[in-house]
Amino acid sequence: MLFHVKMTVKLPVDMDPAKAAQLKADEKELAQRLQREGTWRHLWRIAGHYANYSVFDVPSVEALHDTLMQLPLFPYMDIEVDGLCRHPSSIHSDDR
Ligand SMILES: O=C(O)C[C@H]1C=CC(=O)O1
Repeated sequence: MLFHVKMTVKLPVDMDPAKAAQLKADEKELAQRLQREGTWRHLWRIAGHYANYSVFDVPSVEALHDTLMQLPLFPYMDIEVDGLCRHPSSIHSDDR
């Protein structure tokens, strides 16, 4: 199942810079592992914002929820999710 996810990061302005740097490093490591595994299909920065548009490929809504909750930055993100299904005019027959 494919999901379009918008993540907006809102770190507290008074967060210890070392803690923020560690959270971002941990997030990057997991994000890159999930991309290599095919779970996190797309990751795009939204220009001008500390936010991203992503596409996740997971077996269920529960799996998406579990994946998002394990992200180190999860407590500091607003997350919006839209389920995706195949468009009848799409030429990409492998998208599902
Ligand atoms: O920077 C972000 O958009 C938040 C998050 C998503 C991947 C990552 O490394 O950090």
